Amino acid sequence: MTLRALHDAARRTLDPVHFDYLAGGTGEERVLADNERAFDRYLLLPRVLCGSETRDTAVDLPGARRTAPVVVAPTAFHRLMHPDGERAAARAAAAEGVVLVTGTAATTAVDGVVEAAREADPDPAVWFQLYLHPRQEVTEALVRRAETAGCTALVVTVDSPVFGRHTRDLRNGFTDLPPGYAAENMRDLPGAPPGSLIDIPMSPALSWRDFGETVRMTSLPVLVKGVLHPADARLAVEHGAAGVIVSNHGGRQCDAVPAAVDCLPAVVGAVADRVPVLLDGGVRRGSDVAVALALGAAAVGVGRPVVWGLAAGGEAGVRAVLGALRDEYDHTLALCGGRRNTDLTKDMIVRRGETW
Ligand SMILES: Cc1cc2nc3c(=O)[nH]c(=O)nc-3n(C[C@H](O)[C@H](O)[C@H](O)COP(=O)(O)O)c2cc1C
Ligand SMILES: O=C(O)C(=O)c1ccccc1
Repeated sequence: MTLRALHDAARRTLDPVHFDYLAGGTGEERVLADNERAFDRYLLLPRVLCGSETRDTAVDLPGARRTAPVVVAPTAFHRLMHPDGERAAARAAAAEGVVLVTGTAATTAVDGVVEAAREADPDPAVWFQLYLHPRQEVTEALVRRAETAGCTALVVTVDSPVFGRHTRDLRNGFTDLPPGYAAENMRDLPGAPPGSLIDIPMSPALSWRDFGETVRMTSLPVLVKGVLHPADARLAVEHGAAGVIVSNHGGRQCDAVPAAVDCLPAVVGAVADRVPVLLDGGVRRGSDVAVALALGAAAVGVGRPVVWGLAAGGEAGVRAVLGALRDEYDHTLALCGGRRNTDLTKDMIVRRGETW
């Protein structure tokens, strides 16, 4: 099954309101469209007669040595998309040997997600995406929950000082989880009413000091997700980040920012000599993975396509998405004369229409 076919199957399967939640962006959805389109402007310049019969696509990431430079980006509310929800995605990612990032807004608690991943791989890599809570004791309770569950890294999302205004959700009146579903990680936290979207408060008053305090409250590596400005990438490293994820939240926060891949080179230039730089937003083909790696990313995150697979076919559907991306990436690496990820280098990138 191609990713396009899985997308179409997800659209046929899902309640249209839930499909809109998954597919949509903010504003006029300019950034949403640009994230994908931007990849068309980067072309690969293959090297020849330097490959090998087999390729090694393994990658070392914080708290994880994995088989492919692909990470399942955190996406909320999986049980709305398929009855097996986060557990199916976790089993699939573990079986494919890639990192899964489960989030604060998951509809399955983090211990259940790690338990499901262990069904496929006794030593999986599950990272926990954290929205810093304005009350530090709530943040700390979430961190302990992730540690106890067995997560191997934390991912602090910093591009959401306020909720994104998702245009389709506002039109559809989809502003919270329906009855019967909850943000399960928010249950039984100090002074917190459980489970609804408003229990995941965001705050524009959070600062790098709050981030630094989060780094100090755990021995897990902590990545920062949602950096576009190279100065913020430097601040992240200065405050103890173990990695930086270049992301505009899949076009769901500010509708006037650059495509994620266009922000990658400057962030790589600022910090990639110190910490791994990851990218998410618009990755839809194996060649997109190759372009991001050639531009200096250690790995890429994939958001919506994983959920297309989940909605279309549960665990098998997610495996189909991850397997297709891995296979296409390996094929592209071979076509570019590469043996391993680091053989993709910046001199192998040209911009469409530009010569040198
Ligand atoms: C339905 C949906 C829910 C998301 N939920 C979260 C979330 O809870 N936390 C977070 O940090 N990012 C969240 N994201 C952003 C993704 O982690 C990622 O940045 C984005 O989807 C990447 O773009 P892509 O969908 O083009 O691959 C969400 C994205 C989508 C589409
Ligand atoms: O939908 C999103 O993009 C998202 O990040 C989110 C945040 C909090 C609750 C639910 C989803």
